[in-house]
Amino acid sequence: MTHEIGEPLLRVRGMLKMFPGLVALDRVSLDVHPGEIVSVVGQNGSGKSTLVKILAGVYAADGGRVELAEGTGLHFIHQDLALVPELSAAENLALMRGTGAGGLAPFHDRRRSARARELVARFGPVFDVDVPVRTLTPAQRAVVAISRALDGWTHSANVLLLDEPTESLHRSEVDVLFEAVRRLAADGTGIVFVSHRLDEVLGLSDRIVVLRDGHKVADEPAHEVDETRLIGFITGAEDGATVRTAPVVSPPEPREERAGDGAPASPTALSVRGLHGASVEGLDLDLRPGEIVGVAGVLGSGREAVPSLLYGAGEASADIFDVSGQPYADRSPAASLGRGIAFAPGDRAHLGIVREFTARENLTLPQLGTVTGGLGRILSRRERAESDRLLTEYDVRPHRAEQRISLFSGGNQQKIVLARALRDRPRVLLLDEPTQGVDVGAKATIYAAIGRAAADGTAVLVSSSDAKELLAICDRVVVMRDGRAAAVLQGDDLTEHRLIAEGYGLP
Ligand SMILES: Nc1ncnc2c1ncn2[C@@H]1O[C@H](COP(=O)(O)OP(=O)(O)OP(=O)(O)O)[C@@H](O)[C@H]1O
Repeated sequence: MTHEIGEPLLRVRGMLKMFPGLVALDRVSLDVHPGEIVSVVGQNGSGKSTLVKILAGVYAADGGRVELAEGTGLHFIHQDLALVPELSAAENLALMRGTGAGGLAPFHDRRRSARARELVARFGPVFDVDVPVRTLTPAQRAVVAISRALDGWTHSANVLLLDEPTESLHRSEVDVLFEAVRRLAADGTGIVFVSHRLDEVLGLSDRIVVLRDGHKVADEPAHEVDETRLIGFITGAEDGATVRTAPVVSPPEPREERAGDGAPASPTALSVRGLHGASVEGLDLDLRPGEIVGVAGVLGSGREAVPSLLYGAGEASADIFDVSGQPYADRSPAASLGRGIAFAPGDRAHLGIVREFTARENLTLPQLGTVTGGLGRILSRRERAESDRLLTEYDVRPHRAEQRISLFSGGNQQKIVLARALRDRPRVLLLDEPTQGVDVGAKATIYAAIGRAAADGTAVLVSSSDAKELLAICDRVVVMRDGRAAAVLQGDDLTEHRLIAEGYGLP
């Protein structure tokens, strides 16, 4: 369905944005009509976030203009949803209206709660708006974020921009979010949806805009685009341009089945009993060398806390915690590194990188603590060659080892964090959302690198909200619910349906 009726609500013309030595957006134009859902896709670093940031007023453009039809409001939902987890939906909504400050103390303000219920009701069944949003399902949180983005505005017309909002949502939660988005579109709101998830893009959009290296290379009705053609636009294969993706490596072959669960075929690389900490409430887990074990579960199930707790990065207790058969009591990130345990966090902005350091320094980071003397000692030719090799292997763009990491796009930062964790072939590799926000080419590279690490004997743990990812690379998957392992799936039981059903506790 296309809604190109009347004038566009949002008209972007000749948008130009330059960073030192780089044109992030090269005269990009874009229209969004009332009721139209326009997706913007492109590889890591293609300019999507730069476009959103200019529209949000975070960056000033170097050229071009943005026009909004009279009376149109522009609203944003960013990837992290920007909710305060300890506050309720009602309080989060009040904060945005500016009525929250000073008024937060009375937790149950009736009018505030009634208003919040009214707002969320526009998007489906009403839920408890007075409990902390961290206890809501991710889909309910997304509804709070949408309600907040649109609340308090008196515009006669609206455009809503969603910047990778589904990254940590399960399939069924994505459906709830999309239902809300479709309702808004049906009421005449223009939607801009930025995402790496091509199946979602193809399922949701009326029109698809593709950016490549800062250029708009396609702007097509969605019904004229299939996945192959879309990947062609994204990578450059469609119009004969040089394909500059990472060498596309197929995901590892389906992994051969191991000995039945509970029968330790080989000594464990890591063994834990009764792990407690954060949202984990008593987890037993064995990781054997060469094995890739997935951890699934909805947000809040404990899934997201498992890798960091095993790494010693949070307060945790355990009845037994052994690494290669040896008790490991005084756990800390530094001690874990010393024992050959590596960790690539999902929240790279806070945990994975040192923002002030260059890409090269971040790639060599784990070793920094052990080197005495100044940075000069580390700047050996070998280190430079090594970081160059990793930037090429993981297709980090731009290929600038000496650029501050914070100036790379999100997906490219993620590639650097992964490259670092995988570089030293650790004994145990703990990964949280390893391909979140990463483009199609790099995903294949990362899966191949994980497969190689396992083939070399590394025990790998992958916590992920992406069921397809777990199915593609894992030998078995632990499904978390309420802080515990609700099920362990392997062999024929390891299906997308079972993963989701166990995650929700459905029959
Ligand atoms: N503040 C900055 N200074 C210098 N370069 C920047 C800055 N912000 C972004 N860039 C560069 O501009 C280009 C576009 O980045 P942008 O974040 O828009 O990409 P993206 O398409 O959103 O990527 P991703 O999918 O990884 O989020 C990248 O090469 C990035 O390194």
